[in-house]
Amino acid sequence: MLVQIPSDSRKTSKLDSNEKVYTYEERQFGIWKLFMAKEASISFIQEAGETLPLLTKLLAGIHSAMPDLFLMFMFCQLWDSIHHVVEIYLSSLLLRQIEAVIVSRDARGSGIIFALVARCLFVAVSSCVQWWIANITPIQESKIRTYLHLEMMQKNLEMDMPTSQAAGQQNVSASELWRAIKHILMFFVDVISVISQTMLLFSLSKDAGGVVFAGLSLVRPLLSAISRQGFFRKGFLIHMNNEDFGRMKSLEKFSNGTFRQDVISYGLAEWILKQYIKAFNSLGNTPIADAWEQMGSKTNPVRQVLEDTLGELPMIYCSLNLILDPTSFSLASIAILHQSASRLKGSVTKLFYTVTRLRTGLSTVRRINDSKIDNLVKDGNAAYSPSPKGSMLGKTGMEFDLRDVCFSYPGAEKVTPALSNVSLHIKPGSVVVIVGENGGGKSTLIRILSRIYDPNSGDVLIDGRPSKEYQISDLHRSSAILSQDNLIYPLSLSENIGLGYPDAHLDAAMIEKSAQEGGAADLIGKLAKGFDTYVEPYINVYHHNLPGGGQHPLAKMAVELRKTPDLSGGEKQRIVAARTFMRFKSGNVNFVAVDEPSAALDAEGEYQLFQSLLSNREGKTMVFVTHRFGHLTKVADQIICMKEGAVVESGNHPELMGMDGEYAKLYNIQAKAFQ
Ligand SMILES: Nc1ncnc2c1ncn2[C@@H]1O[C@H](COP(=O)(O)OP(=O)(O)OP(=O)(O)O)[C@@H](O)[C@H]1O
Repeated sequence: MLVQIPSDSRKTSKLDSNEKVYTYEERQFGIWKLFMAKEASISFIQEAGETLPLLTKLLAGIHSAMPDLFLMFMFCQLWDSIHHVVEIYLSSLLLRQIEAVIVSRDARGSGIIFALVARCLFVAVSSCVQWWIANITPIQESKIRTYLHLEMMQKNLEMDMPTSQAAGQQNVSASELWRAIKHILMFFVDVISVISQTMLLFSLSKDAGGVVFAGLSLVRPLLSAISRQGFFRKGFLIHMNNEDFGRMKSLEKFSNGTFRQDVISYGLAEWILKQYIKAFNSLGNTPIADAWEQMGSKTNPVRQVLEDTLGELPMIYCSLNLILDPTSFSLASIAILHQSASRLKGSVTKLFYTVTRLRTGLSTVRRINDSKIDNLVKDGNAAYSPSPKGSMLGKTGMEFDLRDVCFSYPGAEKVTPALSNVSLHIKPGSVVVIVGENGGGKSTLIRILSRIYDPNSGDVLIDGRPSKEYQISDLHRSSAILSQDNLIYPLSLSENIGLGYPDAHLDAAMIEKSAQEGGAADLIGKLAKGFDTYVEPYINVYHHNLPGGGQHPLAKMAVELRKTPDLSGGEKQRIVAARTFMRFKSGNVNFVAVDEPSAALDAEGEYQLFQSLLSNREGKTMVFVTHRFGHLTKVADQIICMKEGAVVESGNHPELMGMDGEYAKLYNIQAKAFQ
C-alpha cells in the first residue's frame, strides 16, 4: 500500500510554500508495523563525507588523550583483519608440501619441515597475540568509554533547561558513540579482511586452476548480501500495533512489585490472569518475534533457491574442468581453494552485514553536537552581587519587576501559554505567597524569577536592571530554590546536604546544623551509617544458579548488597530542605523560591520548615508557592493569585478577602475544612 503524506505541517510558513511530498510504504510483520520511506534520505557517500571530519576529530581526541592505548587499539583492529589470511596462506603452503611428498613418495628435500615450523610458529605467535588482545581489550574499552563519557558529560552538564528540552539538542550518549565507533572500525576491519582474502584467493587460484574459480566463489555471497541491503538504506519507522500484545504487556506489569498493594487489596490476581489468557488467545498465531528477525526470515523462496544453487558454481566449474582435463586441479588445490573460498564467503557476508551497522554508526556520529552548546538562556556581562560591596551587611533581598511576561515551554504540546501577560512587582525583602489552581503557572513563575527559563516576550527586571544583562552564575549563586522537583542525589547524605554550598561541602559542623534546620537530623541519626549513608547508590549485583535457594551464603550476601535505606517521601524532602539551609550559609543568597516543598511533609514538619525558612528571611526576598497557605498568608507581604497563566489578583490577605474573588474562594474552601 502506498500512502502520500505531506511534510510536517507545523513547519514555518516559509517552508510551507515549497512543501515537499514524501511517500512511504506500509508492511506488517507479525505484531510490528513497518513504514518505509520511498525516498532515500541521504546517500552513503554524502553521509560518509559528513561523518569523516567528526570521526577524525573524535579519534584524534582519543589519540591525544591516550596515545599508547590508541595505537594498541588500532593494532588490535589490524591484527583482527589480517591474521586469518596469514593462517590460510601458511595452511596452503603446508598442504602443497604434503601433497608433493605424497605424489613423489620422497620426503627428502621437501619444504614440509619449513612449512610446518612456519605454521606452528605463527599459531604460537597468533595465540600469544590473541591472549594479549583478550587481556588488553577490556582495559582499552573501559578507558576509551570513560573518555567518551567524560566528553559527553561535559557537554550535557553545560546545557540549560530550555536547551535540553528543545528538540534536536540532546547529544549522543557515550555508549551510543562507543558502539558507533566500534561498528565503523569493524567495517574497516572487514573491508581489509575481505580485500586481503580475495587477493590471496586469486593468487592461490592462479597456480591451481584459474581465477574463474575465485570469481565464482564470490557470486553467491555478493548476490545474497546485495539483495538484502536495499531495505536499510531507506528511512523507516517500526512500531508495535497489535492491541492484544499491548494489553498482555500492560497486564504483565501487575506481576512486579509496583501494584502489589492494589492487586492484594482489590483482589485483582484472578482477573489479571484471565484477561492475559483472553488477550493471548485473541493474539492467535501472530508472530511476536523481534521485527528484524521476522524481516530476515521473509525472503523470497525462488531467490533463496537461486542463491543456494549459485553457491555450488565453483564446485561445478571444478568438476567440469576435471572431466575435460584430469590434470587441471590437484586434490590439494581443490582443498586449498575450497577452504579459502568458504572463508571469503563468510567474510563477504559479514562485511555486508556490517554495512548496515556502519550506516547506523555513521548516522550516530553525525548526531554529535560538535559545536559548543548554544544555550537558550543567554549569559549577560554584568556581575550581580547581593549588596553593592558583596557583603551581606545592609542586604535587602532581590527586587523583581515583571512587565507583560509571556512564556511557553519549549516543545510544549499545550496551545495556551504557561504564562500570559504577567506584570507584577516584588519588593526587596518581602515575603510573597503565590496561590492558585493546578496548572495556573505558579511554578513557571518561580522558574522565570530564578532565570531557569527566559520569557518569550516581556521584561524581567532584577534590582531595576534587565535580568538578561546579569551573569547567570551570579544570579543562581544568589538564589536558593526549594521545590518538589529537587531530588536526592545518588551520593552520601553529607554530600546531599553539603552541595547546597559546594565550597563548604566538607564542613561537617555546617552540614549538621543545616540538617537540624531542615528537620533531617533525627532521621539521619537513626541510620547505621549516618551522614555517610548513600540513599540511592548505584548497585549492580548478579548471582546465578546458587544451590540451596535463598539459603546459600552467597544468595544472602546478594540480598545484603542490594539493600538500600528506605526513606519516605517526607524524609527525603527534609534532606532536600537541609540542602537549602546549607545554601543560605554561603551568605550570598538574597532570593529564596519555595515551591510546594511541603506536600510530602506531615503538618508539624511543614509548620517547622516554614518557621525555619522565615527565621532566615533577613536580607532575602522569599517567594512561596503553596496550596496549603494557612500559616503563610498571615505573614505574607503580598499574595499573588494565578489562574490559567495569568495573575488574577494581587494584594495582602485582608485586601484579597475584601475582593471576594478567586483568592477568597480558595481560602474559604480551606477554612471550611477546619470548621
Ligand atoms: N516542563 C514543562 N514542559 C511543558 N509544559 C509544562 C512544564 N511544566 C509545566 N508545564 C505546563 O505549564 C502550565 C503551568 O504549569 P505550572 O507547573 O507552572 O503550574 P502550577 O500552578 O505550578 O501547577 P500545580 O499547582 O499543579 O503545581 C501547565 O499547563 C503545565 O502543563
